[in-house]
Amino acid sequence: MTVRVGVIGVGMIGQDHIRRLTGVLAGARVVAVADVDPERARQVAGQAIGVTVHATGLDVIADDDVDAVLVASWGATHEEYVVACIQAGKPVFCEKPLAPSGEAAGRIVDAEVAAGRRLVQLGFMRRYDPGYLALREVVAGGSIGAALLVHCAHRNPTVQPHYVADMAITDTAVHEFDVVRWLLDEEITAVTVHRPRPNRHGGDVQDPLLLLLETESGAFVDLETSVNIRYGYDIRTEVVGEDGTVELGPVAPVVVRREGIQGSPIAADWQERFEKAYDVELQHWIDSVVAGTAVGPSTWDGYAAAVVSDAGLTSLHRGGRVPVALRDKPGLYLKDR
Ligand SMILES: NC(=O)c1ccc[n+]([C@@H]2O[C@H](COP(=O)([O-])OP(=O)(O)OC[C@H]3O[C@@H](n4cnc5c(N)ncnc54)[C@H](O)[C@@H]3O)[C@@H](O)[C@H]2O)c1
Ligand SMILES: O[C@H]1[C@H](O)[C@@H](O)[C@H](O)[C@@H](O)[C@H]1O
Repeated sequence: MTVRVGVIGVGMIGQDHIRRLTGVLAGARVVAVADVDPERARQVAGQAIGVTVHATGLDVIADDDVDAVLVASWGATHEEYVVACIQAGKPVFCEKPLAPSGEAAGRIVDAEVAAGRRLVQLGFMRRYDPGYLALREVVAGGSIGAALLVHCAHRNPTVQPHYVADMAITDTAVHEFDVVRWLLDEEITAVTVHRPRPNRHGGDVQDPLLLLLETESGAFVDLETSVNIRYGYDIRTEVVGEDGTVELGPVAPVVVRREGIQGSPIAADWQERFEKAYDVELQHWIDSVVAGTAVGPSTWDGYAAAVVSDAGLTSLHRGGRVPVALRDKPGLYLKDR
């Protein structure tokens, strides 16, 4: 079976996913697209044969020729599309964040629980990155003892013009909210956000931020978000246990020495840093659509991360330590992790 995919939102990552669905992965074909920028949708569709351009994302979902939907529009628009896919019974891959607030994400949980089956895979691609997978294996294996601390840095060279202040939490730090839950296999219980001296490149975006997360077991996580760091795209995670530590290794396969300097290349952007992870996550999605069972990061994971984002935004704007309160986990998600 070839899965016929409709794509909603054909900006940077939408186009990147179309490229991999079309030329890199097996078992899928892009048959329809839509974007609020119709000219962009036409241009993207024009690069392939047999791709229908729809006026709206909802038209993509309603298209009988579309078996499954990939949502890559801005975060605040995801809820409408993901809920429509669930109600239409169509599998959906939704880019992170599931939604920018816990309330909106909770409505998606409600829709999926009402449908009685998982239809959503969320784009928390770090769970497919070989480095993060190896990190998790060491933590779960117990050789470094119980995790006590996690040190994280999430650095972007620059961000897009539509990136507004709150997105440092809802769009950037949200990756760590998910990856910490997944690495330590426990929920985040409180967030405190500190605002260091601002980067002169930051404009209206308070940058950098320093977040302190607390988890159920009492582990502490410090997270730096820097989204104007200029020098490259740099993602760091180190887990400190009772008997040792484990951290992501260098990404570059080589070290170069010349003109008195030793160094290795740094990824330019998220596409380069996580290319392999995006390939694996999307192949996983296609295979799951064929198998008829959604797998991978779930609506619940998106909801949990969104509730942590809520706490982070409250702390960013009002200051102080903000507890995270999740609702009870529905039975639909109990066997995930
Ligand atoms: N997993 C990752 O590492 C990763 C990387 C990049 C982006 N993302 C996520 O993907 C999403 C898109 O990000 P991007 O960087 O591609 O942004 P982008 O601005 O390059 O592209 C978004 C596209 O969606 C379109 N759009 C906006 N609202 C729409 C709507 N209501 N209906 C249809 N189209 C709409 C825009 O016109 C634009 O073409 C965001 O949620 C972002 O967080 C995830
Ligand atoms: O949408 C992007 C993407 O999720 C990247 O992985 C992240 O590093 C950026 O901060 C974010 O803006």
